[in-house]
Parts: sequence; structure tokens; C-alpha cells
Amino acid sequence: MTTRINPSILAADFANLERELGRISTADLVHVDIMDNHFVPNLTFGLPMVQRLAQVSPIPLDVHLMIDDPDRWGPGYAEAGAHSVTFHAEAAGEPVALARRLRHIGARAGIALKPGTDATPYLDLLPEFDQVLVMTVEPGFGGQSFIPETMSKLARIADAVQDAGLDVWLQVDGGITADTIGIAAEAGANTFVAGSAVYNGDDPAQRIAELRDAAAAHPHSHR
Ligand SMILES: O=C(CO)[C@@H](O)[C@H](O)COP(=O)(O)O
Repeated sequence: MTTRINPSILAADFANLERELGRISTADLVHVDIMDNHFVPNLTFGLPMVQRLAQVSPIPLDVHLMIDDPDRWGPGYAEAGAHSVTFHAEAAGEPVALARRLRHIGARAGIALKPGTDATPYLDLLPEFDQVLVMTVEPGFGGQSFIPETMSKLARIADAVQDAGLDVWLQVDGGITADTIGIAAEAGANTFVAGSAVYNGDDPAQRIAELRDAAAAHPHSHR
């Protein structure tokens, strides 16, 4: 299994972002949380910041839009050079049209589901997406505890991806640590977002290596 570790710069030092990106250069992608204080009760960065991050980052950008009206704003992030742009199912008006637009611009298209959102309406749409993000906390803040009840949904999506013979990355985000990453890996995740677990320490590269090892020790048992 390919394991991807995507540190979230939500937990980084915002006054030194270029340095903070350099400290995670052994990761696969850098996860960039865009929050608008409407879709979630928190506010982070917008397009100008992502344009600059794309210029200086040693690894590609994995943009997670926690915003209203991603149909309007999402394509700009793809044009800014994001490797992937993930929008929320709960916020999108026309998710398939938006995913096609993102792909047309050249980004991978991702759809995110909040912990309480049922995956059923999206299972038939999986070929339209390059990745599915199963939120393992309520979106909005770093440092929350992993919600294990989200794992049955992840496993269902993993089964659907496998049954359809698709190469859709399955991402989890929220409360991912060396203790929880194995649970998500066993349920079918292959792409892991971690903020506090990477940046709350002296050596982010070491934390990335530990997370990678912990995920690899718990392979997904395809049923
Ligand atoms: O999207 C979010 C929060 O809404 C995340 O990307 C957080 O940044 C994850 O932080 P940790 O739970 O790993 O501290």
C-alpha cells in the first residue's frame, strides 16, 4: 500500500511558514486548510496565501476548502497550482461539475465528508473524484480527538473504491496520531493528514517517519 503523510500547516508557526514547509519536506503533500468563518467557525488563509505557498513549498499542496460556495472559489485554488483541491459535499452546489472543472484545470479533485454526512449519495460518483476525505473530527480546529465512529463510513467507501476498481485516494483528517493512524489504515485510508502530531514537537521529520511506520504496520485487509 502506498502511504501518504500530509502534515497540516494549521499547526505550524504562521510567522515562519516558509521555514515550516522546509521542516516537512519528507512528507508527501502539505495540507492547507482554507476556512472562511462561515462553513466552519474559524478563519485561516485565502487565495493570495496559497499562491505564495505554491511558489515556495518543497512539496505539492493539498488544499482543503472548508468554505461556503466552493463552486465559485475552488477553481482559483487549482489555478494557483494546488496539486489537489478538496471541497465539502455539504457546501457544494454541483459537486460533479466542480470536480470536472478542477480536473480540467489540472488539479486532483477531492470531496470531503463531515463526520455526520452519509456516504451513500456519493458512492456512485466516485469515478468523478481523485480522493475522498473522511473527516475524523468536526472540521474547524486542530488538536481535536479522533472520532472512531467515522471508520465504518471509511470502510464502506474503501469497499466501493475496490469493487469499482478505482484509484481514488482515501484521506482521513483530524486527531491522526501514531496511536490512531493504524485504526484508519486498517479501515482503508492511505492518505493521512496530521497537524498537531507533526508540528507539536522538536522534529517534524521524525514524527512523519513514525506516522508512516505506524500506518504501514496496520495494512488494510481487503475483504
Ligand atoms: O481540517 C482540519 C481541522 O478542521 C485539520 O486539517 C486539522 O489541521 C488537523 O489537525 P490535528 O487534528 O491533526 O491537530
